[in-house]
Amino acid sequence: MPMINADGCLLNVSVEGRDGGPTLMLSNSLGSTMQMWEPQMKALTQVFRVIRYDRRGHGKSSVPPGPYSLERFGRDVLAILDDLNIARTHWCGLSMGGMVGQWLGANAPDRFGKIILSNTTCHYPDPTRWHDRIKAVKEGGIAAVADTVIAGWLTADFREREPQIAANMKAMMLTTPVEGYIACCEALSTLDQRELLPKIKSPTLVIAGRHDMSTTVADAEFMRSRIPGASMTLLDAAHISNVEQPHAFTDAVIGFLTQR
Ligand SMILES: O=C(O)CC1=CCC(=O)O1
Repeated sequence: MPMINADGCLLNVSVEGRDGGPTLMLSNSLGSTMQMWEPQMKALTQVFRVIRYDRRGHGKSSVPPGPYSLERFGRDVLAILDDLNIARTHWCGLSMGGMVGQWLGANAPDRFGKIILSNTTCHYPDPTRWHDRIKAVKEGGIAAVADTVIAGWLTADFREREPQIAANMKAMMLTTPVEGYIACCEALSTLDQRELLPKIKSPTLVIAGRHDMSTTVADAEFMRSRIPGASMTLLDAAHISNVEQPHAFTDAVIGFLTQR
């Protein structure tokens, strides 16, 4: 796996899949790594050359001092594409990955074919939840918030049905460096990309989880209504819908990206 330098930050990047196929870049959520895309990888790599990476402050990427910003996250992605000599790619980002996708769609339109924004929002009107989370993590580490966050990631039904998957997701979250997690929460506390949405000209699919309390169906509907020509798919899932509904999620992604 290459480590790619983005303005001094080493980003852990993986490239797999069909040589010569269309390129698809996947972008993870807060507190996860590129591993979150495992349920999709077998199917996606048969169609696409798939690029995954760990966002700065996460996984095996380095953890420069924060706070970070959506622009910084977007420029990290452009550094990866430049390093790999990739002129244009499709994009699928979940939660923070979808926020980065909004920034890229508006600020680097020539680099993106189709864009998928899953379980995400463009704006947090009240930063309190992020201030509270930062305080809790500073005092008690990621473990202090892990169970609450997991309850938002996956429905209670799913956690009961698939306890091992829920445990794996929690274990992944607990590996997140505290400084990286906090620096990302700081970026989220000021998130307001409402004015970027009409600037996104790529064909865009918004995916929402019917039971997602973190980034709601109303948040998704707002984005769909502001992005020219965007469509929306609703899944029977909470926040991490690609894990809770792996087949429906994968079908939605491949269906949208391969339709003419
Ligand atoms: O961590 C959460 O509670 C949900 C979330 C918001 C942005 C993100 O990436 O995950």
